[in-house]
Amino acid sequence: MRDILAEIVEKKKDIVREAKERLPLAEVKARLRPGTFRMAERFRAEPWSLIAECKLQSPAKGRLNRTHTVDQLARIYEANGASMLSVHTDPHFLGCNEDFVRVRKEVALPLLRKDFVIDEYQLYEARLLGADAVLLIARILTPAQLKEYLYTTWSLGMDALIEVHDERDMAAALATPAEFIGINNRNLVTFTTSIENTLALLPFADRSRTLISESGVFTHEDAEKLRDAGCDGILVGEGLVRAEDIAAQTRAFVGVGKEQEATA
Ligand SMILES: O=P(O)(O)OC[C@@H](O)[C@@H](O)c1c[nH]c2ccccc12
Repeated sequence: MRDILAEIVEKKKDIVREAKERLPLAEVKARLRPGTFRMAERFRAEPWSLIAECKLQSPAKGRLNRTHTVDQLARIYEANGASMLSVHTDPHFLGCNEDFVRVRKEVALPLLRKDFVIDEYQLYEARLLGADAVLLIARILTPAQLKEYLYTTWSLGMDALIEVHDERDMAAALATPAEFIGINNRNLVTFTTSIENTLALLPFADRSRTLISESGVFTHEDAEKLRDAGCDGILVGEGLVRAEDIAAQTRAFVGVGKEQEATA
């Protein structure tokens, strides 16, 4: 069976090697200014958060959106209440560093650099691009790396969303002091999604962390179900970029938090 994650990680090794040749770590460090933990600031201020993803393509489904550029998507998400944006910089998702910088210039929201981190260099690079947060995928890092990369991320004034897929990943995430844990509903080998994965893993989570359900959220009902189960937010890509009315769909996902405030 085609293992998409393994393919991406293999290619990533080359990408990181080339990036280091172009701009050595010492040079990146000399140029960057630390962030100010803007993800944490925003998320602590609201009971429910939508991370809206700028994603034009996926390796499993191909092109998802042909009508918008990433910066157009970013502006729509921002204008309709998203808490934060996730911007892909990996070529398998048609992402690139230039797009990230373009979005950075367009919007004021905190930005998550969505990439496959396998080397600490990428953390410094993320900050240089203007990222407020990075994704750390537990499955592709050792527990020791996960901890180390989390501390490096914090030392740069950025937050980390630690992505878990199963009980083992969850245990590795909980062994760190991570504030943000993302439960991915996507099977990382086949890339199929089911929000049941979040529901199955929530009992193993620590509710004092901020828990985000990632991937495969398509409807308002999906979002409500996740909220009612105890999630603090969702990360949505395809459910937004393929929506008939992206602005309305953004508002619908944001609104799930408002209903909660109203009944609280
Ligand atoms: O487009 P979706 O199903 O809403 O998913 C968004 C986001 O969770 C997804 O892009 C993602 C998060 N972590 C990943 C790891 C691998 C591939 C994809 C992902």
